[in-house]
Amino acid sequence: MSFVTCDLCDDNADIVSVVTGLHWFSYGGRAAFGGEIVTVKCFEDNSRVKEHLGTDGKGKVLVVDGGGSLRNALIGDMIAENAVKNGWDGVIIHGACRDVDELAKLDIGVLTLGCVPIKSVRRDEGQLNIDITFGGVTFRPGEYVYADNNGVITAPRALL
Ligand SMILES: O=C([O-])CC(=O)C(=O)O
Repeated sequence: MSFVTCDLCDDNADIVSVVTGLHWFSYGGRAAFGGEIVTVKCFEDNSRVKEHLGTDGKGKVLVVDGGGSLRNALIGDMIAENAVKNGWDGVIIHGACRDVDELAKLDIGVLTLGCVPIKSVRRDEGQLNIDITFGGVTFRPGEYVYADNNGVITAPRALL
């Protein structure tokens, strides 16, 4: 998938929403990624993230509202490798990751607010496919998200 979010914004100004006010770091081997939105809401517990990236993700992006916590990592190289195997286009986490040198070698987008060496807890908590909001944008399951080094945008329908 080859695109630039700036062009998608210019060409679809009437329907795109633009995430603002957040500083993203791109850790995955794929800088530009996008697809249908699947959401997880959790806090310092990556049970739903691990579980869902273990299912078919072709044409999809997992968007995670981790409450902005940088205290533990919601994804690392093992979970990300599994996501690649299952065809996920990318993961956007309002929270942290770890194993960043390994993530850079994987053919998947991984955008987070930062990294931290410690893994998250797993108490089987977290919600799947509910509307989540950060950076002024509500991510709705079934809508579309596109991300690159310029930022993150959403649209109610596929733009590519
Ligand atoms: O297992 C975890 O929770 C995170 C991690 O380190 C990995 O995905 O390799």
